[in-house]
Amino acid sequence: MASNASNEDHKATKPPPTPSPLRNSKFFQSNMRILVTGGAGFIGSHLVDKLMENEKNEVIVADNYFTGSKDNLKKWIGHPRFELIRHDVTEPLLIEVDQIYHLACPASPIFYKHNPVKTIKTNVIGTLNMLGLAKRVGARILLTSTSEVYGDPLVHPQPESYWGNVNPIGVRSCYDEGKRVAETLMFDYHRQHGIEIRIARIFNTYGPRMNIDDGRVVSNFIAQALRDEPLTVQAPGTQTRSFCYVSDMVDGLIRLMEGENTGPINIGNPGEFTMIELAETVKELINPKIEIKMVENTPDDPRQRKPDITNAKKMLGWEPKIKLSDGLPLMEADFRLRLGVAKKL
Ligand SMILES: NC(=O)c1ccc[n+]([C@@H]2O[C@H](COP(=O)([O-])OP(=O)(O)OC[C@H]3O[C@@H](n4cnc5c(N)ncnc54)[C@H](O)[C@@H]3O)[C@@H](O)[C@H]2O)c1
Ligand SMILES: O=C(O)[C@H]1O[C@H](OP(=O)(O)OP(=O)(O)OC[C@H]2O[C@@H](n3ccc(=O)[nH]c3=O)[C@H](O)[C@@H]2O)[C@H](O)[C@@H](O)[C@@H]1O
Repeated sequence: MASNASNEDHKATKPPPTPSPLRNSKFFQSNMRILVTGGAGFIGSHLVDKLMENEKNEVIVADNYFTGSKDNLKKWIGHPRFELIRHDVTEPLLIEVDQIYHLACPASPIFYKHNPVKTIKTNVIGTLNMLGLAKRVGARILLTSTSEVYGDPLVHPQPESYWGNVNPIGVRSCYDEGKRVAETLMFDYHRQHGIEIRIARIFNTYGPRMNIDDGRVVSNFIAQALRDEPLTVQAPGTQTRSFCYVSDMVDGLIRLMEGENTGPINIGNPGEFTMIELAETVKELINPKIEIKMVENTPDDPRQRKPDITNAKKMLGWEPKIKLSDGLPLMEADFRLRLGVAKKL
């Protein structure tokens, strides 16, 4: 598998840079100072919640609020171990940290296609800046890459060793090619400068706190069902995705950061559903009277997607615990609260 190979074949040619003096400091000895870029977003804010549970962690979030919001972090604002910085990762950031979880990037296709040049700058210049920071202070850095690096995959399910089938000039390229370059940069900094890197290839993740009008399929269907609007299945509806609940994802990311493997490692739930099946499930759960409407799809939509998580099981001792049928009601409850739609008894 590529992940095995990654650690062996991509050995750094230089020893890692000396870690930040912070690690040896008398006062901060027991503390890990952690930067989460994109920490005001969906996955980032759940990750922050988990990291803040550990009293030895100090957490700094850097976010430009393009798709995230301060609201997602409101319970931490003012906490002595927490700091929030309005910052765009396409600009350099000069701070002292021990670990960097680099999530900053719009993730929903409607948002990443909105300003594609900015998306590619975020992926390339943003990752370069965070690697520069990691190099300067000797921090370990984890990149949240994506299953979109496999493009419209011709191998199913997708192992990390699969190089993908990606359109380099399509409307999704700013995101999938952007993440591929970000992965390349991570490995080049690792080999050339000895930076400690981790790469997670995340597969579709869902859960509370997703933007209600985020445009991704699970949030769309739940919001539509609660608003008594038809569920919009994009044609043909037989395309598949594998949905991972956000707490499982956060657990996988922290294990990867704390472990010894660089990755890339797939983190996702292998349960695979067609979009028609997903619509039927949401309909059944929330509103059996709702209509399911077939609408036009967007270019280059991957036709199938399912992670091979053999490596995550073996190397991280990780596998998802929450089935889609258990995760959807948790997300429904959150959306009901935010939309002010009570459950009919
Ligand atoms: N959710 C998924 O299904 C999924 C799947 C694969 C990969 N990922 C990756 O995980 C990460 C988080 O995804 P998410 O679902 O939480 O998305 P999200 O859109 O909710 O969060 C992204 C965050 O990054 C911030 N951001 C965007 N551009 C920025 C910039 N230039 N500078 C600083 N901050 C910036 C946004 O404001 C937001 O808070 C992304 O890197 C995404 O590519 C997510
Ligand atoms: O997991 C991943 O790697 C990637 O998955 C998603 O990209 P995508 O799978 O295209 O996400 P959605 O927009 O949720 O679409 C999933 C499927 O649902 C369909 N869809 C979407 C919206 C809708 O209303 N109806 C509908 O049928 C789409 O055509 C697509 O086939 C994320 O948005 C990316 O950030 C992420 O990197």
